[in-house]
Amino acid sequence: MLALFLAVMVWYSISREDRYIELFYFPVPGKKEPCLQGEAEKMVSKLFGNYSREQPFFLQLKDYFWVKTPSLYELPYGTKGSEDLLLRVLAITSYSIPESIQSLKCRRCVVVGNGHRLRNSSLGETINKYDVVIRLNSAPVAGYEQDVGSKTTMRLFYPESAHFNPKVEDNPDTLLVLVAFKAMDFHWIESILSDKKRVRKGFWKQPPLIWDVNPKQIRILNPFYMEIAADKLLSLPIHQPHKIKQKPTTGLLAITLALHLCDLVHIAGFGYPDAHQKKQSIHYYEYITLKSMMWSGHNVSQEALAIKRMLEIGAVKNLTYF
Ligand SMILES: CC(=O)N[C@H]1[C@H]([C@H](O)[C@H](O)CO)O[C@](OP(=O)(O)OC[C@H]2O[C@@H](n3ccc(N)nc3=O)[C@H](O)[C@@H]2O)(C(=O)O)C[C@@H]1O
Ligand SMILES: CO[C@@H]1[C@H](O)[C@@H](O)[C@H](O[C@H]2[C@H](O)[C@@H](NC(C)=O)[C@H](OCc3ccccc3)O[C@@H]2CO)O[C@@H]1CO
Repeated sequence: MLALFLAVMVWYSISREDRYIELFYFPVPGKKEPCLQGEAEKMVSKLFGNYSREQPFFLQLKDYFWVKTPSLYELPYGTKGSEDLLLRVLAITSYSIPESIQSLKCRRCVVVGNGHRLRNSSLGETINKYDVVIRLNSAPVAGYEQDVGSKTTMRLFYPESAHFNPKVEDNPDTLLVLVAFKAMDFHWIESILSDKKRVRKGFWKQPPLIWDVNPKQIRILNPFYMEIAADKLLSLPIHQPHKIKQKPTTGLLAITLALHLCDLVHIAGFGYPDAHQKKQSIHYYEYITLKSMMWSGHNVSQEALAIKRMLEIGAVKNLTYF
């Protein structure tokens, strides 16, 4: 009996260990990751199916000048109904991908989630070594460099999540990528960049009214990536009559974008506490619990399954545990 019990224990720990290795990745310190061109793209068809890859990452003025193919959906999954506003925004922002990224033969990217798992991770140096570091919302780097690094190639945000002091948390060449959820989000960026009268109503949280950024840094994310994250990764209905509309988290959206932009995609700082861990902080930089997400319209269990699937098929690798 004892022998049988021991055999089962050994088998169990080996099978757990396999799973653990699959879901957790240790980069070799000081070494750049081996990068295989086109690797992520192969995974993209596995995860998202087949569709035209002609989609730009950022919205461009030329596509709204003579609206050739009008968008099928309204924000956040398309731009239907927001074209005139967008035209004004795109006239004062840019859409290009910096030459430093464009020219890379193989793009190694890391998406840094805001999760508490980054605290005391000492991953800062590792994160800084990637060609493209994608950060989210108002996640700070100042004072957290040891754990999260200091390089920020791109930061995805919406007005309510914009850092009030972007110059402190970003690099001078960081791309500030606006993810629009509603027409007011375009109004906000227009009023900031053109110094027009600020509108305070229509936001669920007060966004900055003065925002010290260079318009050249601003990009508008193509809502196509939100649509495929919602549809293909979470099977969410695009048209939702409910009061609280379900939508992907900014982190899942960023992973979706990275899988299209990069050849290698690693993630860090993803994963929420279990529902019973009511007092566990969710962020690495502030004490805030799962309760704060009650009205967020995110299904974190469904997202965890989507991320696990990506880890299992090797589409992404995880620098923190999951
Ligand atoms: C109260 C509230 O609305 N919180 C939302 C906040 C909030 O709006 C901003 O932080 C404001 O700066 O934003 C969100 O996300 P948040 O800013 O918390 O985190 C960014 C992304 O990191 C991943 N994450 C975060 C914490 C954690 N424990 N595990 C994780 O995997 C998620 O993928 C997440 O998207 C958001 O935009 O998605 C989702 C959160 O629900
Ligand atoms: C990626 O989504 C962002 C963030 O993670 C979400 O938490 C946030 O959700 C807010 C939601 O967008 C707001 N809805 C509208 C229509 O503005 C909602 O507003 C209050 C509310 C509450 C309950 C029922 C209806 C409306 O507030 C949510 C935050 O509590 O959206 C972010 C993108 O804007």
